[in-house]
Order: sequence, then structure tokens, then C-alpha cells
Amino acid sequence: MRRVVIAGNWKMHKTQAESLEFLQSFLPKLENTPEDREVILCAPYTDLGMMSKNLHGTRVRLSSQNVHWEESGAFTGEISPAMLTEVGVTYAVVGHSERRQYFGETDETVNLRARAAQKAGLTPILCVGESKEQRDAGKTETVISEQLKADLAGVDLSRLVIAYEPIWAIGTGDTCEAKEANRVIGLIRSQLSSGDIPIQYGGSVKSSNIDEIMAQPEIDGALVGGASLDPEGFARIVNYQSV
Ligand SMILES: O=C(CO)COP(=O)(O)O
Repeated sequence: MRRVVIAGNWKMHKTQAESLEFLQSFLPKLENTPEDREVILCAPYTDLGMMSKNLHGTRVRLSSQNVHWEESGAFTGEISPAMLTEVGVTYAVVGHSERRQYFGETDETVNLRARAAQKAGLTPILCVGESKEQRDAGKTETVISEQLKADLAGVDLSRLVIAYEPIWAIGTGDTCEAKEANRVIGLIRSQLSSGDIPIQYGGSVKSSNIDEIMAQPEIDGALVGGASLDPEGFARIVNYQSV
């Protein structure tokens, strides 16, 4: 049985005060959430320590939105795996398309980050996905397959989550059709030597489309951006109706 993993990626949103306010409203809404759903919040670095204290004894896990591959050094603006594990973080997003697009992240650095995360005991959430141009040119499968090959070299597949995030569907309201996301995720799975890796869909996931997304047999969860900022809405996503 593959795990269901629902994660909220807050990106560059929420101060500590705002995160605390979120948790106060969100946590009570998880009372009836089925036990087998894993819930993760990918919060800004400055929120993680405080959130970790407030999440103690709850089912919610914490993720960073990136992680560096060196243990320490002259890397201004970066964060080491140990700095994250020390404050109770257990997951790290790597290879998000916003990092690849705006901050020069390459498959090579994504791979280094994923391996370093695992070495420190963090589970990477690896994001892959094609741009609109690549999709229109019929290159979706090739792009994703090259990303997987490069990003996962030397990575332990038993401690990994993958998120399929088509770039054209991120923050646009233009969700990938659930059946199409299911097809691509099936292709991703067919390329992996382990069948147990949870594979999420990400890109304009909302409370109004989560039920259909989660009804797809290949989709094991969601990586939610904008809709994870509101505690009501994100709780509705976590508490999706399974069919
Ligand atoms: O990038 C995403 C999650 O990592 C998706 O963002 P949106 O849900 O805002 O489209």
C-alpha cells in the first residue's frame, strides 16, 4: 500500500505570528482526518522552529522548501541539513520549479540536495514537471524522464516523495486534468525501480478539485501552494472525500 501524503507549500508566505494563527485554526480541523493520511507543512525557514514546538504531539510534519548539500561553509543565504533536523524538520522540498526558474537550480544541484537531505535523515520531496512550451512541443515524457534520471542518481528510493508539478499549472488556476495528471504520474512510476514511492500532483490544487484528483489510482497525494495558506481550505483538502 502506498502512503497518502498531502503537503502545503507556503512558499514565501507567513510570518511566525501568521503561522501560529494558521495552526490554531488548522489543527482542530484534523480531528477526524483518516489516520493513513500524512500531512506536511513546507514553511519558511524562520517559522520552522516555532512551528515545530507547536506541532509537537500532533500528526503534522514539517518540511523546508530547500536545503543545501554541504554541512557548513561560505554559502550565504543557504541552509544546511543539520540546521533543519535540529529544529524538528523531517522533509525537504528539492527541485521546485520556482527554484529551477528563478534561482538557477539545475538537475545536478537538485541531485546533490536530495542526497545530502537523505544523508542527514530528511526525506526529500522531489519536484519534477514540464513547461507549457515543452508540453506543446510534445516533450513532456522526455523532460520528466531526464529530470528523474539526473535528480535521482544515487538517491535511496525507499525514503522519497515525488511531486509531479506541471509548471503551466502552478499558480495559474489552470489545473492539469485529473486524468492527464494520473497518466503522467503512471509514467513516472513506470520509470522507478520501486513501486512504493508516494507520487503527488501539484498545480492549482483547490478544495473544489481535490476529490477528483485523489480519486485517480496513480495519484497518492498533493503538493498544494496557494490553497494551503488558508486553514479552512487546506483542512478541506486534507479531509478530501475518498470515493
Ligand atoms: O507550486 C506549487 C506547490 O509546490 C503549486 O502551487 P499552486 O497550488 O499555488 O498552483
